Amino acid sequence: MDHAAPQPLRLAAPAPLSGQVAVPGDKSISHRALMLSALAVGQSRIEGLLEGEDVLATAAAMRAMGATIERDAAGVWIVSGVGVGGLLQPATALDMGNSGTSTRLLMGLVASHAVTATFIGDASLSKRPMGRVIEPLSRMGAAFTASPGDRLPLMVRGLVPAVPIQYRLPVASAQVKSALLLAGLNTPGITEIVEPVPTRDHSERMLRGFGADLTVETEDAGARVIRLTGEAELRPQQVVVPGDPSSAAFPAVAALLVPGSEVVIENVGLNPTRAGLYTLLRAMGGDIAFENPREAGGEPVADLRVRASTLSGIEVPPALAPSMIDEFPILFVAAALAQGRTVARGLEELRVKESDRIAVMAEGLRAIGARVEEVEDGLVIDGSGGTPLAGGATVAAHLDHRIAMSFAVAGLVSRAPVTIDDARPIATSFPQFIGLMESLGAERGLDVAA
Ligand SMILES: O=C(O)C1=C[C@@H](OP(=O)(O)O)[C@@H](O)[C@H](O)C1
Ligand SMILES: C=C(OP(=O)(O)O)C(=O)O
Repeated sequence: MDHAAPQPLRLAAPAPLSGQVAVPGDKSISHRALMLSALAVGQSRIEGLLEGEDVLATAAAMRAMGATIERDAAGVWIVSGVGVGGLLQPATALDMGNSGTSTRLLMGLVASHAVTATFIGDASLSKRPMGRVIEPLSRMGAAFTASPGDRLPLMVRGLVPAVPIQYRLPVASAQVKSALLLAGLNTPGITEIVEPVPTRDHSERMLRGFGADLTVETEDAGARVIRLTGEAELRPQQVVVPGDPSSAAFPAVAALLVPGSEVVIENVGLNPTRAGLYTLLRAMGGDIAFENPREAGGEPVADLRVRASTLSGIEVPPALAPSMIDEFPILFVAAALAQGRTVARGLEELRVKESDRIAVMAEGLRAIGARVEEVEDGLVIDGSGGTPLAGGATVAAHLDHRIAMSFAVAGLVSRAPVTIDDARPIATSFPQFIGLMESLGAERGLDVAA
């Protein structure tokens, strides 16, 4: 993070939100675009890359392992790759900052290269479990020395040639799936991954786009079987990154909640493995129109027109959870203002994100006057029926960008201000968040340093 001191934040909505905005590039797709470009033979161009701290950590790591990565203009990056198998030994530890995606995917890449790399990260990342990738990557032949609990700092020694495996994912995790696919790229033979519950499929789409031999078969029970032929040669590409639906979720929910608002968010990625929140908000009564549906960079996109709506509580269908896994914090804010009860369960994974998002959201929402019951695997929320929350509290973000942005939105619909103790983590995924909200009519609390 750029600033040494915490940066408190308060937002208020003195009037309805209105205007047309664009959110930055998709974080998941940006990480993958940099990694695959760095492994292609020749020069790739990426347009719309997210220039957030998490993605910059991936860029720095790929540079440290030999790729040439340069910024040409805002969001436009040029990458000269080293070829699959061509990663070099990094001179120093790879600092992953706050980014779980960078860490787990790069552990996969290193696992099948002649590279030994040490991964370090911030206090949040250093608490997150890495055993889920260490276990299958060890089966492929990589060697690990990790901190207690399979956490960072950790060291990976790759094996060449690595051993192809068949692996059934024990947790619904696109990061684990992607780590194994990336390891499989430089592994002879076929790496096979069975995914009982489908998760975001950006890796599969982009690997194909870069010329890898990858097939996906859907079994009767809905499980996906992904097979990647290794020792692949990737061809450089022109990648166009769509706007991030996970970032768009914050202004979208803000527009639903602040009475009288109408907002257009342009160019939002709506890959079905990512768009669960929008399906759910519409089922709750949210007025969200998908305008100008089209394709960008092999992904479906549309402009979202969002109008303030009366929302009803809902039981979140478990099948939707993987397609909105990062959107639960902001959904909980929407639920706190809805009419009736929202039940969101089966969400154990939320406890191992940048913070324990179940506990932290329960505590923060209660502190600002919402009625919330925390259960082991989720939250039960009794909404206010549109009545503003009390507010008047300081909420700890726990180094979690999505917690910080969720409570900033909650502050727009609270009677007394909601203060976020530290907004710096927002820069990991959505550096323009505050400016974008201001352009829609939100105002920063006057007594909080800019
Ligand atoms: O693959 C990815 O880009 C991501 C996968 C998800 O994590 P898990 O794989 O841990 O569910 C998600 O929460 C994260 O923000 C990004
Ligand atoms: C969980 C997230 O990211 P990561 O796992 O990459 O830290 C997120 O962005 O909400």
